[in-house]
Amino acid sequence: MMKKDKCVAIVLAGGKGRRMESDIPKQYLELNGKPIIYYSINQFQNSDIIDEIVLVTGKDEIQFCKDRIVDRYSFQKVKHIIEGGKERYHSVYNALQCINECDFVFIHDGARPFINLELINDLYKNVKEYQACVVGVQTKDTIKLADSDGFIAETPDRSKVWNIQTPQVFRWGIVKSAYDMLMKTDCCMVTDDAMVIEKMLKYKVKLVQGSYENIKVTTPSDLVIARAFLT
Ligand SMILES: Nc1ccn([C@@H]2O[C@H](COP(=O)(O)OP(=O)(O)OP(=O)(O)O)[C@@H](O)[C@H]2O)c(=O)n1
Ligand SMILES: C[C@](O)(CO)[C@H](O)COP(=O)(O)O
Repeated sequence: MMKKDKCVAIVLAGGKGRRMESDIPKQYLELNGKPIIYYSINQFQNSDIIDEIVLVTGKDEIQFCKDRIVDRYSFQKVKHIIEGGKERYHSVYNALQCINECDFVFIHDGARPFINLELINDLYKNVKEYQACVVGVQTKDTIKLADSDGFIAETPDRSKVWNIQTPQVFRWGIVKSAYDMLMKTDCCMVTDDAMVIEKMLKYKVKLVQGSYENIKVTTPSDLVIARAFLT
Protein backbone atom coordinates (compact mmCIF):
# COMPACT_ATOMS: atom_id res chain seq x y z
CA MET A 1 0.00 0.00 0.00
CA MET A 2 1.31 3.50 -0.96
CA LYS A 3 1.77 5.61 2.14
CA LYS A 4 3.09 9.13 2.53
CA ASP A 5 1.05 10.25 5.53
CA LYS A 6 2.37 10.33 9.06
CA CYS A 7 0.29 8.10 11.34
CA VAL A 8 0.57 7.96 15.12
CA ALA A 9 -0.99 5.26 17.30
CA ILE A 10 -2.05 6.06 20.86
CA VAL A 11 -2.20 2.89 22.95
CA LEU A 12 -4.16 3.39 26.16
CA ALA A 13 -3.05 1.54 29.26
CA GLY A 14 -3.83 4.14 31.88
CA GLY A 15 -6.84 2.43 33.43
CA LYS A 16 -7.03 0.62 36.76
CA GLY A 17 -9.02 -2.37 35.49
CA ARG A 18 -11.41 -2.30 38.46
CA ARG A 19 -13.92 -4.68 36.83
CA MET A 20 -11.17 -7.29 36.48
CA GLU A 21 -10.63 -7.24 40.25
CA SER A 22 -7.00 -8.31 39.91
CA ASP A 23 -3.99 -7.12 41.92
CA ILE A 24 -2.35 -5.55 38.88
CA PRO A 25 -4.02 -3.51 36.09
CA LYS A 26 -5.52 -5.98 33.61
CA GLN A 27 -3.42 -4.76 30.64
CA TYR A 28 -0.36 -6.26 32.37
CA LEU A 29 -1.91 -9.68 33.02
CA GLU A 30 -0.40 -12.36 30.79
CA LEU A 31 -1.79 -14.19 27.78
CA ASN A 32 0.52 -16.98 26.60
CA GLY A 33 3.40 -15.57 28.66
CA LYS A 34 3.15 -12.00 27.35
CA PRO A 35 1.32 -9.01 28.86
CA ILE A 36 -2.02 -8.20 27.21
CA ILE A 37 -0.67 -4.80 26.18
CA TYR A 38 2.16 -6.48 24.21
CA TYR A 39 -0.21 -7.79 21.54
CA SER A 40 -1.62 -4.53 20.22
CA ILE A 41 1.70 -2.64 20.45
CA ASN A 42 3.26 -5.47 18.47
CA GLN A 43 0.70 -5.08 15.65
CA PHE A 44 1.29 -1.31 15.46
CA GLN A 45 5.07 -1.86 15.58
CA ASN A 46 4.80 -4.29 12.63
CA SER A 47 2.43 -2.16 10.57
CA ASP A 48 3.83 -0.18 7.63
CA ILE A 49 1.05 2.34 8.21
CA ILE A 50 2.13 3.38 11.71
CA ASP A 51 5.16 5.65 12.20
CA GLU A 52 5.08 6.33 15.94
CA ILE A 53 3.39 5.00 19.05
CA VAL A 54 2.46 6.92 22.21
CA LEU A 55 1.94 4.60 25.16
CA VAL A 56 -0.23 5.95 27.98
CA THR A 57 -0.04 4.30 31.38
CA GLY A 58 -0.32 4.91 35.12
CA LYS A 59 2.33 7.08 36.82
CA ASP A 60 3.71 4.08 38.73
CA GLU A 61 3.89 1.89 35.62
CA ILE A 62 5.98 4.13 33.34
CA GLN A 63 9.31 2.52 34.29
CA PHE A 64 7.80 -0.98 34.08
CA CYS A 65 6.52 -0.22 30.56
CA LYS A 66 9.91 1.08 29.48
CA ASP A 67 11.91 -1.85 30.88
CA ARG A 68 9.55 -4.79 30.59
CA ILE A 69 7.64 -3.97 27.43
CA VAL A 70 9.22 -1.34 25.17
CA ASP A 71 12.91 -2.29 25.70
CA ARG A 72 12.30 -5.98 26.21
CA TYR A 73 10.39 -6.44 22.95
CA SER A 74 12.34 -3.73 21.02
CA PHE A 75 9.29 -1.64 20.24
CA GLN A 76 11.30 1.13 18.56
CA LYS A 77 8.23 3.00 17.35
CA VAL A 78 7.22 3.84 20.94
CA LYS A 79 8.49 7.44 21.17
CA HIS A 80 6.65 8.50 24.32
CA ILE A 81 5.51 6.69 27.48
CA ILE A 82 3.32 9.10 29.38
CA GLU A 83 1.05 9.31 32.39
CA GLY A 84 -2.69 9.00 31.75
CA GLY A 85 -5.51 10.88 33.42
CA LYS A 86 -8.51 10.13 35.62
CA GLU A 87 -10.84 9.00 32.83
CA ARG A 88 -10.08 7.43 29.45
CA TYR A 89 -10.67 10.73 27.65
CA HIS A 90 -8.13 12.50 29.92
CA SER A 91 -5.58 9.87 28.92
CA VAL A 92 -6.32 10.46 25.23
CA TYR A 93 -6.03 14.23 25.73
CA ASN A 94 -2.64 13.83 27.45
CA ALA A 95 -1.41 11.70 24.56
CA LEU A 96 -2.55 14.25 21.98
CA GLN A 97 -0.43 16.89 23.78
CA CYS A 98 2.80 15.07 23.00
CA ILE A 99 2.12 14.59 19.28
CA ASN A 100 3.70 17.45 17.34
CA GLU A 101 1.59 17.17 14.25
CA CYS A 102 0.73 14.30 11.98
CA ASP A 103 -1.87 13.26 9.40
CA PHE A 104 -3.85 10.54 11.19
CA VAL A 105 -4.19 9.34 14.80
CA PHE A 106 -5.18 5.75 15.65
CA ILE A 107 -6.56 5.57 19.21
CA HIS A 108 -6.62 2.08 20.68
CA ASP A 109 -7.49 0.41 24.00
CA GLY A 110 -4.46 -1.51 25.21
CA ALA A 111 -6.97 -3.93 26.70
CA ARG A 112 -7.97 -5.07 23.17
CA PRO A 113 -5.21 -7.48 22.18
CA PHE A 114 -6.72 -8.94 18.99
CA ILE A 115 -6.22 -6.27 16.35
CA ASN A 116 -4.27 -7.22 13.22
CA LEU A 117 -2.46 -5.66 10.25
CA GLU A 118 -5.42 -6.16 7.91
CA LEU A 119 -7.67 -4.12 10.22
CA ILE A 120 -5.08 -1.33 10.52
CA ASN A 121 -4.84 -1.21 6.69
CA ASP A 122 -8.61 -1.16 6.35
CA LEU A 123 -8.96 1.68 8.84
CA TYR A 124 -6.23 3.65 7.07
CA LYS A 125 -8.09 3.37 3.74
CA ASN A 126 -11.31 4.50 5.41
CA VAL A 127 -9.83 7.42 7.32
CA LYS A 128 -8.22 8.75 4.14
CA GLU A 129 -11.64 8.77 2.53
CA TYR A 130 -13.88 9.81 5.47
CA GLN A 131 -11.46 11.63 7.88
CA ALA A 132 -13.01 9.89 10.91
CA CYS A 133 -13.78 6.19 11.35
CA VAL A 134 -14.23 3.59 14.07
CA VAL A 135 -14.26 -0.17 14.02
CA GLY A 136 -17.24 -2.12 15.29
CA VAL A 137 -19.52 -5.10 14.72
CA GLN A 138 -23.25 -5.32 14.28
CA THR A 139 -24.95 -6.52 17.44
CA LYS A 140 -25.94 -10.19 17.55
CA ASP A 141 -28.55 -9.63 20.28
CA THR A 142 -31.90 -7.91 20.26
CA ILE A 143 -31.43 -4.53 21.92
CA LYS A 144 -33.98 -2.84 24.19
CA LEU A 145 -33.87 0.74 25.42
CA ALA A 146 -35.18 0.99 28.98
CA ASP A 147 -37.22 3.70 30.63
CA SER A 148 -36.29 5.00 34.09
CA ASP A 149 -38.66 2.50 35.77
CA GLY A 150 -36.95 -0.53 34.25
CA PHE A 151 -39.54 -1.23 31.53
CA ILE A 152 -38.86 -1.55 27.82
CA ALA A 153 -39.25 1.79 26.14
CA GLU A 154 -38.15 0.89 22.64
CA THR A 155 -36.71 -1.88 20.46
CA PRO A 156 -34.37 -0.35 17.90
CA ASP A 157 -33.86 -2.00 14.51
CA ARG A 158 -30.81 -4.13 15.29
CA SER A 159 -29.42 -3.91 11.79
CA LYS A 160 -28.60 -0.34 12.77
CA VAL A 161 -27.05 -1.19 16.15
CA TRP A 162 -23.29 -1.63 16.36
CA ASN A 163 -20.97 -2.60 19.19
CA ILE A 164 -18.11 -0.16 18.98
CA GLN A 165 -14.50 -1.17 19.41
CA THR A 166 -11.11 0.39 18.82
CA PRO A 167 -8.97 1.48 16.94
CA GLN A 168 -10.82 4.74 16.35
CA VAL A 169 -9.01 6.77 13.70
CA PHE A 170 -9.14 10.46 12.85
CA ARG A 171 -7.45 13.14 10.84
CA TRP A 172 -5.14 15.00 13.24
CA GLY A 173 -6.85 18.41 12.98
CA ILE A 174 -10.26 16.89 13.70
CA VAL A 175 -9.32 14.89 16.78
CA LYS A 176 -7.08 17.64 18.15
CA SER A 177 -9.70 20.37 17.89
CA ALA A 178 -12.52 18.13 19.19
CA TYR A 179 -10.52 17.16 22.30
CA ASP A 180 -9.39 20.77 22.88
CA MET A 181 -13.06 21.78 22.81
CA LEU A 182 -14.08 18.92 25.10
CA MET A 183 -11.59 19.99 27.76
CA LYS A 184 -13.13 23.46 27.81
CA THR A 185 -16.64 22.11 28.51
CA ASP A 186 -18.20 20.41 31.56
CA CYS A 187 -19.07 17.41 29.42
CA CYS A 188 -17.84 14.22 31.05
CA MET A 189 -20.12 11.43 29.76
CA VAL A 190 -17.69 10.41 27.06
CA THR A 191 -16.91 6.72 26.63
CA ASP A 192 -15.24 6.69 23.24
CA ASP A 193 -13.44 9.04 20.87
CA ALA A 194 -16.13 9.07 18.20
CA MET A 195 -18.47 10.63 20.79
CA VAL A 196 -16.05 13.53 21.21
CA ILE A 197 -16.04 14.17 17.46
CA GLU A 198 -19.85 13.75 17.23
CA LYS A 199 -20.58 16.03 20.20
CA MET A 200 -17.98 18.74 19.68
CA LEU A 201 -17.81 19.00 15.88
CA LYS A 202 -21.06 17.29 14.74
CA TYR A 203 -18.85 15.44 12.30
CA LYS A 204 -20.06 12.17 10.71
CA VAL A 205 -17.93 9.20 11.72
CA LYS A 206 -17.72 6.20 9.38
CA LEU A 207 -18.35 2.70 10.81
CA VAL A 208 -15.89 0.05 9.65
CA GLN A 209 -16.77 -3.63 9.98
CA GLY A 210 -14.44 -5.34 12.44
CA SER A 211 -14.27 -8.72 14.08
CA TYR A 212 -16.20 -10.29 16.98
CA GLU A 213 -12.83 -11.47 18.31
CA ASN A 214 -11.64 -7.89 18.88
CA ILE A 215 -12.84 -8.04 22.48
CA LYS A 216 -11.90 -5.69 25.29
CA VAL A 217 -10.61 -7.68 28.22
CA THR A 218 -12.80 -6.18 30.92
CA THR A 219 -13.89 -8.87 33.40
CA PRO A 220 -12.40 -12.25 34.47
CA SER A 221 -14.55 -14.15 31.95
CA ASP A 222 -13.02 -12.07 29.11
CA LEU A 223 -9.63 -13.35 30.19
CA VAL A 224 -10.83 -16.94 29.76
CA ILE A 225 -12.16 -16.08 26.27
CA ALA A 226 -8.94 -14.26 25.30
CA ARG A 227 -6.84 -17.25 26.39
CA ALA A 228 -9.09 -19.56 24.37
CA PHE A 229 -8.62 -17.40 21.23
CA LEU A 230 -4.86 -17.93 21.52
CA THR A 231 -4.95 -21.73 21.78
N1 LIG B 1 -8.15 6.75 32.87
C1 LIG B 1 -8.06 5.80 31.95
C2 LIG B 1 -9.05 4.80 31.84
C3 LIG B 1 -8.90 3.82 30.88
N2 LIG B 1 -7.81 3.81 30.08
C4 LIG B 1 -7.62 2.74 29.11
O1 LIG B 1 -8.72 2.72 28.23
C5 LIG B 1 -9.00 1.39 27.81
C6 LIG B 1 -10.48 1.04 27.96
O2 LIG B 1 -10.89 1.22 29.29
P1 LIG B 1 -11.51 0.12 30.23
O3 LIG B 1 -11.58 -1.21 29.63
O4 LIG B 1 -12.73 0.68 30.83
O5 LIG B 1 -10.35 0.03 31.32
P2 LIG B 1 -10.31 0.43 32.82
O6 LIG B 1 -10.74 1.83 33.02
O7 LIG B 1 -8.94 0.08 33.26
O8 LIG B 1 -11.36 -0.60 33.44
P3 LIG B 1 -12.40 -0.42 34.63
O9 LIG B 1 -13.43 0.54 34.13
O10 LIG B 1 -12.90 -1.79 34.88
O11 LIG B 1 -11.62 0.13 35.82
C7 LIG B 1 -8.08 0.46 28.64
O12 LIG B 1 -7.06 -0.01 27.80
C8 LIG B 1 -7.60 1.35 29.74
O13 LIG B 1 -6.30 1.03 30.23
C9 LIG B 1 -6.84 4.80 30.19
O14 LIG B 1 -5.86 4.81 29.44
N3 LIG B 1 -7.00 5.80 31.13
C1 LIG C 1 -13.73 2.88 23.58
C2 LIG C 1 -14.47 1.61 23.87
O1 LIG C 1 -13.61 0.51 23.92
C3 LIG C 1 -15.49 1.33 22.78
O2 LIG C 1 -16.21 0.20 23.10
C4 LIG C 1 -15.20 1.69 25.17
O3 LIG C 1 -16.19 2.63 25.09
C5 LIG C 1 -14.34 1.89 26.39
O4 LIG C 1 -15.25 2.01 27.44
P1 LIG C 1 -15.24 1.56 28.91
O5 LIG C 1 -16.53 2.11 29.42
O6 LIG C 1 -14.07 2.25 29.49
O7 LIG C 1 -15.22 0.08 29.00
